[in-house]
Amino acid sequence: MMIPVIDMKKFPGQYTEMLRASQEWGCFRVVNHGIPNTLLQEMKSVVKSLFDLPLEIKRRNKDAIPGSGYQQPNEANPLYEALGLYDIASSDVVQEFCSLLCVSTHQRDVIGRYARAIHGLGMEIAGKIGESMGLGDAFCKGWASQFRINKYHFTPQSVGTTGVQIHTDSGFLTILQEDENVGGLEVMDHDSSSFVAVDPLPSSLLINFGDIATAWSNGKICNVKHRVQCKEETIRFSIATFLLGPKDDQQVEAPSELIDAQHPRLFLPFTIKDYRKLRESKEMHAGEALSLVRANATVT
Ligand SMILES: O=C(O)CCC(=O)C(=O)O
Ligand SMILES: [Fe+2]
Repeated sequence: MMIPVIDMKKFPGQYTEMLRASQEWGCFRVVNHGIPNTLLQEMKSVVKSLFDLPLEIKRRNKDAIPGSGYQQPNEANPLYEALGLYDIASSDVVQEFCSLLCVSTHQRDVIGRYARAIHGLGMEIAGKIGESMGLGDAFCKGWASQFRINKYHFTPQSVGTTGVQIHTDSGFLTILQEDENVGGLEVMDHDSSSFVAVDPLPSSLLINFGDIATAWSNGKICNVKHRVQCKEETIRFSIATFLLGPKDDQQVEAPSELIDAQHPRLFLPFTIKDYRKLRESKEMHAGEALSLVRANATVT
């Protein structure tokens, strides 16, 4: 079984397939997405070198929102290391990240170009999802993107274990540039609840929908469950951009066009910040926290 592939050059012809994929799978691959393969490769090599920086430099990458900064391998998660920033839509934030890590002029240039291109692609895909539902593409204007680069140090002992536990992403959509050489990512097939391996497809990008997409779409879009399995003793890199949703005090709320007598409002309005807090405090990382913001639920 293969996850759907959406050709970004073939719109409007792909709207139906894009909507179907977001509802049935909660994920799809995009090809012809407009980000040159050279930029993907340049970014990948910059990412590798950032992890080679001395620990005291990496530690300068502090959290702007919980979990957005440097994550050092620790006892609970000895194989995993991450750097990141919030918000990739702000060139000032991107520049500050580069300055803190003392990157070279070339690396700064690559990170800046990647940031603009990947945030732009996230907005374009979100806009097309809106279009595919007849809502236009303006609803996601001003949304923020969190950015995270991941390094997995898979050891002989970790082969056969899970590198990233089963979870959904909390935001609206995630663009994942996977390791083109090392597989291991698996998504859950909604119908059978079985995991399907997502093998890397060079120069494509993977789109995953998260909890906010489910709430915003009044339950139409599937928040895909996924995990990373360790298949071999190796180093694996991935680059994730999370288009989160409305900023600050703005609330996540399904547009009125999606609500009618047959489709009553399923979720209470909530802010991203409150929702993320709820997910963390209840340790509900696989979409369960949505049940706590159901219109008919009482949050305890
Ligand atoms: O590393 C990957 O391929 C997936 C990472 C992931 O699911 C995440 O960062 O949310
Ligand atoms: Fe994820």
